[in-house]
Amino acid sequence: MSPRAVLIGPPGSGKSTIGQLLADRLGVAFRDTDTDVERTAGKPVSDIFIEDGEEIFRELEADAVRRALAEHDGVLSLGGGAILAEATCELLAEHPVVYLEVGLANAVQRVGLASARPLLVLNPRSRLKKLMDARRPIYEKLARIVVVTDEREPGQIVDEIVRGLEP
Ligand SMILES: Nc1ncnc2c1ncn2[C@@H]1O[C@H](COP(=O)(O)OP(=O)(O)O)[C@@H](O)[C@H]1O
Ligand SMILES: O=C(O)C1=C[C@@H](OP(=O)(O)O)[C@@H](O)[C@H](O)C1
Ligand SMILES: [Mg+2]
Repeated sequence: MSPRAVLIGPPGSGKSTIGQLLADRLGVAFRDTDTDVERTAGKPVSDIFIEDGEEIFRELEADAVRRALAEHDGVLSLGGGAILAEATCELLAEHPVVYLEVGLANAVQRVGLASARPLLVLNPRSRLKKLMDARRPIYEKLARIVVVTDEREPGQIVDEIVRGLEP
């Protein structure tokens, strides 16, 4: 069993939103590793960061990704930092990884609209820029398909992913 697509990219690139829409379009199940981690920990991601720290979150996340890659055959969206774990990068090499690319301005706007992200509570613009600059080479290396999301509607993005996944 293996996911039909694994979505990666920075916070605000649309992994959770586009992942669900892509799964609906393909008629398969959707899974998000942040939700898996929250279920395992019994609390929201933001509480895990505050009460247990980022390191524990990353351990739970790496475990959630490993399990989901082995068990799930629909669309899988990762948290933006999941690719920081070397073991996760090795596993992802065997999967159809889709990188949702987003520029800083759109990402800032989008995370401002969504629920709290503990890494971006203070100075979201500057922290997001640092995080995006540091991770971009990893996202690019892992990607089999790259989709630009700036100024594009979710439906268009899903169309492009579906075309990219065709054999
Ligand atoms: N292509 C898009 N255009 C406009 N808003 C978007 C787009 N993709 C996602 N969003 C919005 O941006 C916010 C963050 O999206 P989300 O899917 O949670 O991103 P991620 O999981 O990558 O952090 C949500 O409010 C979502 O509705
Ligand atoms: O980029 C990151 O390090 C994180 C991204 C979040 O997921 P999204 O990318 O879905 O926002 C979530 O996993 C956590 O807040 C850490
Ligand atoms: Mg998400």
